[in-house]
Amino acid sequence: MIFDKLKETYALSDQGIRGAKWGTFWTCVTNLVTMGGMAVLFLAMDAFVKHLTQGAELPGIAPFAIGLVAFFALLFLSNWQQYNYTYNVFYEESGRQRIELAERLRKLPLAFFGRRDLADLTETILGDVRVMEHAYSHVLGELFGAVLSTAIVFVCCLAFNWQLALAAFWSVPVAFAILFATRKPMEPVIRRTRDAAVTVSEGVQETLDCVREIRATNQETHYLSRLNAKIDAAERTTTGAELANGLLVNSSFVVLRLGIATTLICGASLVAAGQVDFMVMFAFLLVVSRIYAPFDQCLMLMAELFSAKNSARRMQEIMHEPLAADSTEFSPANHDVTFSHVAFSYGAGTDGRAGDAVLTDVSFTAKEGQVTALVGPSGSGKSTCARLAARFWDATAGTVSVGGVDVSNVDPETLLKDYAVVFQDVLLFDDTVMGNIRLGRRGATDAEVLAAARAANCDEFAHRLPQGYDTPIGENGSKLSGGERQRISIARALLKDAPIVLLDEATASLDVENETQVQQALSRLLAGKTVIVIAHRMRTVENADHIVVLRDGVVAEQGSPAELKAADGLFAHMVQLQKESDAWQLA
Ligand SMILES: Nc1ncnc2c1ncn2[C@@H]1O[C@H](COP(=O)(O)OP(=O)(O)OP(=O)(O)O)[C@@H](O)[C@H]1O
Repeated sequence: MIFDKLKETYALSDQGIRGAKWGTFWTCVTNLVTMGGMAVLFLAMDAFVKHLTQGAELPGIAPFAIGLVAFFALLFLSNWQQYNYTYNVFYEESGRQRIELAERLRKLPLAFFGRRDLADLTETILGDVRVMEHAYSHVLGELFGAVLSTAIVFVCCLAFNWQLALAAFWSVPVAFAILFATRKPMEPVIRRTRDAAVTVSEGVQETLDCVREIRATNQETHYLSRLNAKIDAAERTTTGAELANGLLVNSSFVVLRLGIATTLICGASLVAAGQVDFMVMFAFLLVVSRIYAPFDQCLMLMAELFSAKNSARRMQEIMHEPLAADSTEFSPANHDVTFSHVAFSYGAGTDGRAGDAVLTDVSFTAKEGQVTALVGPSGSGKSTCARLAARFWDATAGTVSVGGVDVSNVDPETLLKDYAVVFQDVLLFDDTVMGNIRLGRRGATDAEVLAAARAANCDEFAHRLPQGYDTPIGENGSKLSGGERQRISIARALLKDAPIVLLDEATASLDVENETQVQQALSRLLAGKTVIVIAHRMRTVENADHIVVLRDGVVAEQGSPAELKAADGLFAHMVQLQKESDAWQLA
């Protein structure tokens, strides 16, 4: 059935396809009612001509008045319903699709985002859904309704006079055939236009993300000229595509309107041959003046319907991306985090090349009630281990388990209920200080949020803000310093009070005074928990219970700080280097 095919091709829901059916029905009714108006006009003209030519009596005004009132009432009703089914239903449909996409993206493993280009995903969620929304609301119902009503009128006209019917309607299928025949050659053009839009989005995103670095290195002119070149290329591609589309659409318009000329020529010769009455030809001219109008918008937006098909395919790719069948049951015996022969690579990038192994064979246990520090040279895989512990990514080989439960079988949302995470790159929302801390535990009372804030030493800066804790902090906390942002993140973790804590050098952006205070807050947060801390400064790990030293993705050594110092290996060397760099000063 045609609607089943539509449902599949355009990724429509049951409500969407119901809207398409009713939209088709009411568009058809609207077109027929409009034709009915033409019939009233024709009957009035017919009576008037008969009165003038044959002296026939003019009929009373009442039937025409009733006909006109009925026409307007029906037209209002059908237009109302058509609007509801072709616009409102589809606006709801695209709203639903956006939410479903967002939900799906939330559940997809991070590996998916590693594979896909972010600007491309943004374009699918925003651009593709917008294209589909416009095509559904402006073309689907209109097109099918117009085809149906035209078919009905055509059958009626055939019964009236088959030669004139053919002369009036031949141009409809030919106009559409022209557009359909060019669909395939137009596909690469549509694809190029979208690719150009994605390239511009990427460029704008990169420029905005790096605006500070660009200014600091005086690269504005260079970056802006690169961005301008991308925008110019996109403009050229889009103009070319619009031109090609315009040519095709206008050719179809011309062919469609040729039907008027053929009706006139055919009608005039039939009238001259005495085979039809002049009024019959007049009736057909009235029909052709109206019958093409519903197709105008369809032809103009047909290209959108073609590109909506590609948009729907891209959306379906995301919707069909497999989700792991993970358990939402998570009751580990304890909160020891164990890495057992873990290997990991970030996988194929957007360029399709397989990623290099970042971890090759990592085994250690971060025990409950202890602080386990991960140390090692830059790029040795410390942050990667933390990400695997919280299942932001899944290990390529080996297992990461919590209390004996393999985390790769646990639903990430369920798992993360047991984790508090403070990473270096703190992510804040464009909300108040209070709102950002409350993210740690939705439903926490104001008193609980304020207690966590105080413990993380947020009081000191919050009271300087114009509205205190209720001050909006801008996009990603742009109105705050690095240390202030980090304290909010620590307050969040304190509020969450989860049994496993991951800290990525959490006090790195703090000055000495604040660092001491935050260290105290952290001591409260960490008591009795499983703590994994990624440390860049050796001072941070002096009091750790266990140290895991990573080098090139393998565990080079592990043990207590005293054991490792005594072993005089990589850790002892790093401690020595740090001491030397601490002693270094400007000459
Ligand atoms: N998202 C990613 N995609 C691809 N490669 C990545 C990604 N994140 C990190 N890497 C690579 O993995 C390796 C280990 O990175 P990781 O961040 O775990 O190291 P690290 O020890 O924490 O380094 P640092 O001390 O500098 O923060 C690096 O070579 C890095 O380039």
